[in-house]
Amino acid sequence: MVVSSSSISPTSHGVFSNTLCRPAPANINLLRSLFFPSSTSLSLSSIRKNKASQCRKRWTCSGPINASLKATSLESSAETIEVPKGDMWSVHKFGGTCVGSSDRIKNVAEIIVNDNSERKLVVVSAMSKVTDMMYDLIQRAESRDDSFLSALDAVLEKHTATAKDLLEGDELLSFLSRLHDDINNLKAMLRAIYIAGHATESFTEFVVGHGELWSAQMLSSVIRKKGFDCSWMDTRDVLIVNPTSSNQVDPDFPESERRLDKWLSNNPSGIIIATGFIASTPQNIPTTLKRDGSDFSAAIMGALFRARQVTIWTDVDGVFSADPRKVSEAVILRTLSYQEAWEMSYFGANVLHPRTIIPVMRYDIPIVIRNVFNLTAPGTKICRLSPDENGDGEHMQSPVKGFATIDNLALINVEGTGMAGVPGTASAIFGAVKDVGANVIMISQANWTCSSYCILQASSEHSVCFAVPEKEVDAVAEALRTRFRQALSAGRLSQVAVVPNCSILATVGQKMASTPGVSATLFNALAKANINIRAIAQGCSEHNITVVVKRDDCIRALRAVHSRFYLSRTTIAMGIIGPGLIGGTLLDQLRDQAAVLKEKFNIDLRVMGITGSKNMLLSDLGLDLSKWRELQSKQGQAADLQKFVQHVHGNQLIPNTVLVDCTADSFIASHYYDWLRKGIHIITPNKKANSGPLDQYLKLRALQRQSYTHYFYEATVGAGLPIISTLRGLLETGDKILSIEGIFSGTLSYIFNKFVGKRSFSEVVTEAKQAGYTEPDPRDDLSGTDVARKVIILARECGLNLELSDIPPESLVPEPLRATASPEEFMQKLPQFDQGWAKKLQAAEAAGEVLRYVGVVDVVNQRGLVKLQSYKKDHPFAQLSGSDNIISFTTERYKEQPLIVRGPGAGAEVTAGGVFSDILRLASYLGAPS
Ligand SMILES: NC(=O)C1=CN([C@@H]2O[C@H](COP(=O)(O)OP(=O)(O)OC[C@H]3O[C@@H](n4cnc5c(N)ncnc54)[C@H](O)[C@@H]3O)[C@@H](O)[C@H]2O)C=CC1
Ligand SMILES: N[C@@H](CC=O)C(=O)O
Ligand code: NA
Repeated sequence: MVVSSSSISPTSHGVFSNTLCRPAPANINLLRSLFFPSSTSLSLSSIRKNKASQCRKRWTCSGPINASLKATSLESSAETIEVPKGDMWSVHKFGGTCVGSSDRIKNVAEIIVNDNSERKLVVVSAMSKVTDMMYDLIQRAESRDDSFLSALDAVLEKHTATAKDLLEGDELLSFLSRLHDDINNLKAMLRAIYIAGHATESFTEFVVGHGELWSAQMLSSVIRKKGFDCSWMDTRDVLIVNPTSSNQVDPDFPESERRLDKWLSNNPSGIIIATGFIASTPQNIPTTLKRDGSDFSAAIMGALFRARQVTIWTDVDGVFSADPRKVSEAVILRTLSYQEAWEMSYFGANVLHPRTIIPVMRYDIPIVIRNVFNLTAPGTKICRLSPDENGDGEHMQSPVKGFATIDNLALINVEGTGMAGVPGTASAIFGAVKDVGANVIMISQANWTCSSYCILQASSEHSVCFAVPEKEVDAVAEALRTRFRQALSAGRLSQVAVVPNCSILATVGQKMASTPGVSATLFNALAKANINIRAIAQGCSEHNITVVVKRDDCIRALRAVHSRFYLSRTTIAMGIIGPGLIGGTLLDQLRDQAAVLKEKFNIDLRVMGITGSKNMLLSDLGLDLSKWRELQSKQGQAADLQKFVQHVHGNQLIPNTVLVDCTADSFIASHYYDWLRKGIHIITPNKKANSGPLDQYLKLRALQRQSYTHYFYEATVGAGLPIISTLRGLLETGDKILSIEGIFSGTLSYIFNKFVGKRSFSEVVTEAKQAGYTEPDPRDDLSGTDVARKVIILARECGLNLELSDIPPESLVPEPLRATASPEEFMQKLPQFDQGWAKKLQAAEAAGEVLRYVGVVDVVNQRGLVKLQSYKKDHPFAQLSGSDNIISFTTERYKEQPLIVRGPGAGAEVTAGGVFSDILRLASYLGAPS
């Protein structure tokens, strides 16, 4: 090196610093010598990548962070240094977007002068895009592209224009003069790079740090212009760091402190604007702080100054409980412990780089993340919290603070009985991984087969399962197969298996450590969203639980767990099939109740589609139910059931899907099995599935019982009356059902309640149809088939394996009309048979009786029956009115006096209400508050 450390004063950088202070002719020999430094060379792209990561928004997933960081001991750099400063200092850091234009720089100046701390240290990044422009200059010069000259002019132009907007008089002249000097020197340096076709690491680091030098000078001038005492600090004069790898440095606190003391004694201003990102090596060679450099600068400065607080200004309101692009209900967290922020960052939430937290943690200095564009938002405070503390006023008191995800991972599973008790297996595995330079994001070890599932298990070692970035998996698998070739061929290891397309979902919260049941709740939420967990790990600190899921499931998983911990609403994507009388009424009820459900119960029901038999209406975010009829007629498209289901279930952002079948169609019911298998919940008033072929019914129920997917059908019997739920309650609590008997048809109940005196039969049937009590085809009611179906449904609930054909119904449909083409034609011809009905009625009335159509589930004799029967006028079945159903359960507990449920058993409002309450039951099963 031509520039030796002895030739540089502690407060200058030799040729580098001189270029900033006074014009210096380019010294090509000197520059050329910099191309061959003794330090490790760093590729331009990796440097740019590291720096570029700063520019991303705070919740942009930064991808896997080198796992070695996780292992970095907090104590590693904890040397004792004196505390000459104190909490009169407040440190601020403004990123590139915050100083991206002259207006934004003015805004920053305003924020600084309004901070009433005694003294302020402000760390600034380069204006947005400038660091990229600087890297680009080097790249052009290295590839011998002389357009670096015009690109450098653009850099000059950008800063000249900004300075002219901000400054005037001597401040402007002085800034422009330095800027021109820098540009001239950069020109010479770039020319040298152009000649050599290569830039050394230190050269690159020097060039790219200019953006910070210019933004710091401009901001300090603006503050001086406002009448405040302000100086700017070239942090390369103060901050000394030792490179530890190509993308990491360790601050040398004692040396930095010494240099800072000296600097402060020469610069006593109350406001100091310091350059972020840049620093020097102990040999005074310019360098940078690499990844998240400016945040790290601010944290180190906070520690050096023993500041009372470090505020990181950015363009979001704080740290979210989950990536808001994936979970729209994500909330800003008021507080995070250092550990929580660390865990969130490690698992992909771009909160702060874990290293950034180390310096401030040593002195318990809080970091506050705030939005420069929204000063009313209080931001997120990252500070020390006691183990069972959640942070002041933390919403919902949830033990979980937030969730983070890492995508594009693969699991590797090394498995075999020969691993057990063999010392060094893990070290051999991870040695092989290290040799290919891969990052291990998560490790899980299990004592049973891990091809679909791994769980941390320390005592026995039959398999080791770990996650690596997808792009590294082939190399890792190859290395392991080579390393364990002998063990694999001898059968001591059974396999090195790769599970591609995975994501990690990490749940973070320090209070999880002292709260039982968190993992149970978490896994339950995932199970209910039908998400398969492929591996699990929980750190000993219990501050995070990490699960590996299929990449395609990751957003749904994130949303399911986020809503389960009450951080957001239980959101359900709904598809309504058959918007006829019941479906339409349900949609209107949903419309009227949506706001209350959202506000009071945190339930967000989104109708993503409605399909009839001819036409369907789809929505990406949820239909506006105030005009669904109008939308369906104007914007509907040709119905296509497969497309419809795909659309409703395909929304990655909503964890749970329910299809509500409001048809009477057995074709629709024949799809339930497949839908349940896909994890789609089903709710229906349609009786066809549960009263259809027995084998299909049994298959459906078996599937439903073994999955966490729900199938609710309360409205199939007694409409909104609680019949199925009452029966379930009796059975599940161990009661034995002897018989269930009653009037199950709203239509037939209405007909026989109203068919009195001089009224004609057909007239009363027409009324029942108009009132919405009948099936789409009223012959299903009059034939007794509808009652038989209900008897079958209840019989099967009681465990009787009956087919519909086992219950021959007594049909009230006149023989000649049974084969009539359409329901309309049937209704038209029905009056021809009124006379016959009049005779039956007269006979019953003459005997002081009434006619009732009843159904019976005879559990003791394992049979069901339906029949038209006469009852004395004082019988309870004779006391009904309107569409009333009455169902009596005779059980071992209710033997003397049966349990009776009575009320309207048909009609649009009560039936849709029954379906609606099934939907809410589903929401509560999925985690909505009850
Ligand atoms: N009306 C009532 O009081 C009660 C009705 N139910 C049941 O509710 C269901 C609906 O009854 P309603 O609304 O009265 O009948 P509806 O005839 O008014 O409505 C059924 C709707 O489904 C549509 N549809 C038929 N096949 C379809 C297919 N393959 N794909 C998409 N849409 C299709 C029809 O076009 C119609 O819009 C039936 O299963 C019925 O048994 C249950 C309890 C009470
Ligand atoms: N048509 C049915 C409707 C309810 O299932 C009835 O009349 O009961
Ligand atoms: Na019911």
